[in-house]
Amino acid sequence: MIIRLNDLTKIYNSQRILDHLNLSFTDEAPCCLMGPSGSGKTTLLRILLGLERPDGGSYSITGENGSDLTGSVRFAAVFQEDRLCEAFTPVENIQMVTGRALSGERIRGELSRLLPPECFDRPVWTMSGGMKRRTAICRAVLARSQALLMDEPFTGLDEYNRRLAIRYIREKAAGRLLILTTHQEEDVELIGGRLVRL
Ligand SMILES: Nc1ncnc2c1ncn2[C@@H]1O[C@H](COP(=O)(O)OP(=O)(O)OP(=O)(O)O)[C@@H](O)[C@H]1O
Repeated sequence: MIIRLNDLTKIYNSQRILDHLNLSFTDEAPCCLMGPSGSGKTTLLRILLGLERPDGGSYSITGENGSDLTGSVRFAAVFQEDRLCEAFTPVENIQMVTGRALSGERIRGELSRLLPPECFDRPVWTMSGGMKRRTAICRAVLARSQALLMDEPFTGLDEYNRRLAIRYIREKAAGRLLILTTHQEEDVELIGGRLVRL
């Protein structure tokens, strides 16, 4: 799968945030999107998710056999905010996106890659910021999707957990298109990715 941006432009308050952007993202390796704060990384991900409309240009998504997949690709995302249901447990938050596709046992097995078992069944509001972040990552990778968009997924993670999360994402995103924004160049190598600068 390949996502191509064709002169993609986004304007907020007469300011050109994305200005005739031409880039491509493939599923051959994770794409690490880097750029200064305010350069439009989140805006670009929101456009791909259909949450914003471009003011100019377009993007297309093409499948392996050349088929046009624009508009029909299933995305999963980690937003800058965790967007978890705070009154529910990590297991329940994940069940909300997986439905019956995964058993509780399987979800617990996946969570144990990133979190200690004592957090699995307590409300998210009782958890630390880093624990919430890891739950949001786990939820995104377990949702049925062909493409994963992650906006600064490692925010709030200590070094040990950041490396754990990178290894987990790298493994789980295999075969899917992954675009991940980061401010740390080191992440590109750790995740085995391709650096794309905005
Ligand atoms: N809904 C909006 N209305 C007006 N301006 C917006 C809106 N969303 C984003 N912007 C502006 O667009 C610019 C790009 O924002 P964006 O969040 O895409 O940057 P970013 O590269 O993700 O930054 P960071 O690395 O700090 O997360 C910023 O100047 C921001 O203020």
